[in-house]
Amino acid sequence: MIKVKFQLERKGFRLDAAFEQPIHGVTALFGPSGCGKTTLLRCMAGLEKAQGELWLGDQCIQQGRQSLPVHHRRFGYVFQEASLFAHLSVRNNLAYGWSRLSKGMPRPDFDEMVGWLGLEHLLEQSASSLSGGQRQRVAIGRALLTAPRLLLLDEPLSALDTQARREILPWIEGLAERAGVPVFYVTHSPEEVERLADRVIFMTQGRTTSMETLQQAMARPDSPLFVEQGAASILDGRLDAALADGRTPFLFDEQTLWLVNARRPGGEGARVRVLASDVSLALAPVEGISVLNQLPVTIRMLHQSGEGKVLVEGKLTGGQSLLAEVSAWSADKLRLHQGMNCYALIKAVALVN
Ligand SMILES: Nc1ncnc2c1ncn2[C@@H]1O[C@H](COP(=O)(O)OP(=O)(O)OP(=O)(O)O)[C@@H](O)[C@H]1O
Repeated sequence: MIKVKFQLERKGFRLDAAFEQPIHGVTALFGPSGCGKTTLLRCMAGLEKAQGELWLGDQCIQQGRQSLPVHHRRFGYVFQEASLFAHLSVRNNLAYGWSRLSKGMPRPDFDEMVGWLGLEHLLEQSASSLSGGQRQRVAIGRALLTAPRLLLLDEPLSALDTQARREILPWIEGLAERAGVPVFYVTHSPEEVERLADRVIFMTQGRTTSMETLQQAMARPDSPLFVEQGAASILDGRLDAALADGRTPFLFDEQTLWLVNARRPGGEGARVRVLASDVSLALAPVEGISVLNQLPVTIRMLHQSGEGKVLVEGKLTGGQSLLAEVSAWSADKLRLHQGMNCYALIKAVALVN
């Protein structure tokens, strides 16, 4: 477990953060600009002096007057804009912390990391010649090569254009799993949270307001993740090979969702996103319609979502949540109610990783 409790006062800003959670996978710190995400991350790294405590398992990193100095915490930190040594080659940037690891410390495999980050062909180039996306890959590689116990990523994609983001996202996915390092990932992009995170810590005005699994955060209609793009659900499963007709089966809880144009090889650990506005409900399976996917669902709860709309929170066979947005008129006509079994007609499914 990781236990965090920090208070810090600045003129016009107060940080009051507390959470305790398992220490594995990717945890997103999500909240609007200025709510204190970077400050919290810097407190964890020991770069800001805050009151409070930080425990990693049974090891005390900070409590009372006791505080491990930054370099003894063994946390990797990647900033919004990669701060590489411009005069050094990519190889020397990567090797900087790695070659200084003390004897007896676990030493990540240099060549494996380089291969995994796809940096082989860049090793002898100067860091100043790299694109933004390449720089961030080197910065992440450099941090991971110091065998950190935690990797702190502060909006690593925010300074990149769409193309560079597309290029780097696949490397960030599965980072925690492959490198065996838990990640804290600061972002204000719901898309990045949905794509990368296992857990989300929500922040507003300096306070951590809740800590939820991604599934929990996506299952509640008032989720802060939905403010801009509307309600959506994330389903975890695996992709099978695409069929000749262009459809790709996404398998989850012994059911199949059909995807069209899924440009990714099949495999475990896939995630799809379904917008609530792309889901309709029917009382029985419907024949003769173009919708590819129809899945049985049990209604857990109905929420009035304003403007004559009702957000229906459903449970799929196997327990994963699915949100559907229907008109209040339809909800009334179909007599939708808690515990009712019906069918979700899913118009479009987007593969997020
Ligand atoms: N070095 C500093 N000195 C004084 N105030 C600061 C400093 N850095 C940040 N602040 C203030 O502290 C508050 C929290 O800032 P912080 O950068 O942690 O927020 P954030 O959620 O990471 O924002 P963003 O998403 O825009 O990066 C803000 O009011 C900010 O103006």
